[in-house]
Amino acid sequence: MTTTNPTLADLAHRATEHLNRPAYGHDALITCDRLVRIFTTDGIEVQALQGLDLLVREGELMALVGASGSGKSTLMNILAGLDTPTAGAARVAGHDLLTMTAKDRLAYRRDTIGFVWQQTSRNLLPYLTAAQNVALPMQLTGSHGRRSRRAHTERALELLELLGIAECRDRRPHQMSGGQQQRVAIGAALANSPSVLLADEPTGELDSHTAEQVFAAFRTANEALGTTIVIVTHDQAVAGEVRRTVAIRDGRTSTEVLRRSEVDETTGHETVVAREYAMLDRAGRLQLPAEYTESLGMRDRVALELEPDHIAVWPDDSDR
Ligand SMILES: Nc1ncnc2c1ncn2[C@@H]1O[C@H](COP(=O)(O)OP(=O)(O)OP(=O)(O)O)[C@@H](O)[C@H]1O
Repeated sequence: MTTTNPTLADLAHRATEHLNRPAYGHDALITCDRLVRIFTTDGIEVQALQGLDLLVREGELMALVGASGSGKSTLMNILAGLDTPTAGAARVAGHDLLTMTAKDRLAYRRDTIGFVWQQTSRNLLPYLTAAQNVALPMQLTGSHGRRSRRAHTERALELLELLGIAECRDRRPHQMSGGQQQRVAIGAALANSPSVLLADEPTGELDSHTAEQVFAAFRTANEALGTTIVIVTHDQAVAGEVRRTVAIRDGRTSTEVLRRSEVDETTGHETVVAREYAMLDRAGRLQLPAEYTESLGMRDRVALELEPDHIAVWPDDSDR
């Protein structure tokens, strides 16, 4: 029998249960909680992020996709510490991105985050060799002197080796292909062992074969070094290679595709199974994919029914 009038002890118990519940994103490396970014130009407001929720666990390799203008770059700039949110919360590896001081922000950009941009020319200094480009971030943070310089060069060469471009060590960017330059850029971004590697369209300027090699370098970094990696991409092939792809729509995370391998017990064949999920926010809001709602002509109001193991959503039938 259920009690409709809870005792004082029941209420106290409920209150402590609520307090003991882990906070949203407590075990995530990246937590975005109702993140808002509003740009105002000439008195016109653009809401680039409209309450975006995103959790990324340590060690994940994930892709962010979305139409042009959906807010991907805005989110990446915030995570990179280059821009500050208007409201909401954002934490990366224990750093609060809203309350960081200018000094903390500099240290955060140098030590916690690695960044790879789309334009190959933006990632590397043209007058340095590949090995020097990778060693540079270490020299900017670490101690100087002959011994540490040798250690930096050694680590730079190790990273070039790991990323499959050891032969480029003495070449300057213009002596390398676009794909090799991007792999050197990954090496430079990994130089200071960041907690998170962010990449905004890193294969955007490359043909599909080269893009594949660059993506393989991200995968190697993720598997060999355990670095958490978030890649913004338009490239369906890249999005299909990762276990988790999160789609952003109108400044919010809308759907998520998770892929897992399944091995057929009789044939031993491995197949990748993909399943699409929608994000349910803490207020219970859910964004249905446009192609689903459009195909059933759903708009404004829908009918809901709670079933034992799912919730059914029907087109509005109130005027029948
Ligand atoms: N600095 C800015 N000032 C004003 N508006 C901006 C600024 N940066 C972005 N926006 C606007 O915010 C919205 C989101 O832009 P954002 O660049 O984050 O989208 P995106 O998903 O990265 O697009 P794309 O795939 O084309 O790079 C757009 O409407 C854009 O015009």
